[in-house]
Amino acid sequence: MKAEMAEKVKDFPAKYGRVPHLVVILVGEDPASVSYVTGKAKASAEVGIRNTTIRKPETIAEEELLGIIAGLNADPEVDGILVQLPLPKHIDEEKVIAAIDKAKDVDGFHPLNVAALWQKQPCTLPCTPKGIVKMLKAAGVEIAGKRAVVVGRSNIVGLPVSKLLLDENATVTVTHSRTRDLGEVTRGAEILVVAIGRPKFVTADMVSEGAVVIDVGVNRDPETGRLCGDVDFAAVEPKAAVITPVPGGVGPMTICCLMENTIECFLRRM
Ligand SMILES: Nc1nc2c(c(=O)[nH]1)N[C@@H](CN(C=O)c1ccc(C(=O)N[C@@H](CCC(=O)O)C(=O)O)cc1)CN2
Repeated sequence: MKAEMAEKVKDFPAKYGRVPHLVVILVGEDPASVSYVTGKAKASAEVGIRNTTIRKPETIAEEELLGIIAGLNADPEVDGILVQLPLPKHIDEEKVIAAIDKAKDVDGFHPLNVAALWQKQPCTLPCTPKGIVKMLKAAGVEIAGKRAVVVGRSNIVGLPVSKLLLDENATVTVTHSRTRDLGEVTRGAEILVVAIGRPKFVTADMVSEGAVVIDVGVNRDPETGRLCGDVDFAAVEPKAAVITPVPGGVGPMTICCLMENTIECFLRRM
């Protein structure tokens, strides 16, 4: 994807006078967020997208953050604005996301983009769910008619990926921490998407032979301190038809889709 996008962006200066410009705002020093923002800058460089990362201290006032976003909304040279989540507790995340110009919302988190997704209207799709469906298709997984189970109901992943799978004509069940007999439900999955945020939460007995398993989690294994997903990969991989690893699966795909969304927002503005 990155090579294809780089090829396309190469022609933009001649065609449009400039390349797409993505601005990422990072509040605080959370090591995971710092690493994701660095990944976004690196991918931007690979694709030929201009990247500006604005770093602000944990103590920034909500008003100051809203002021920065207002300035970026008004800047004709900015095509995409992304506020790295989570934000510190004293800042209202929903207010900040809603302050981003919908046309520059490369995350697809703005309420108008969310509404458009649920009404099947043209919109910017959230990066992780978009990447998951792209990966399924690229791997040749037939989605239509399949029983898909999504573990997790977050606004960022669980709910939007459920909607995208429904739009692909899967029969979708959304489960969460209060679902009774979760293993009973996940064993019925032909496609299992896990986004619950708990290391190695899905064990081999919760997965049926031949299932397609998508692991969205990025956690630290409490025993080894190494990165791991929400799925016990070593135990589940022998049963799965295909499975995404952590690291190296959904995370990098999320960043690729962010690059794609930035290019789409740029082209809509040209
Ligand atoms: N504004 C946003 N904030 C957050 C989002 C988002 O989509 N928009 N999603 C997550 C974090 N995230 C993107 O920002 C993200 C998570 C993981 C990865 C990734 O590449 N992970 C690597 C491992 C990286 C590591 O070494 O820690 C992998 O899985 O291979 C990219 C992006 C929450 N916030």
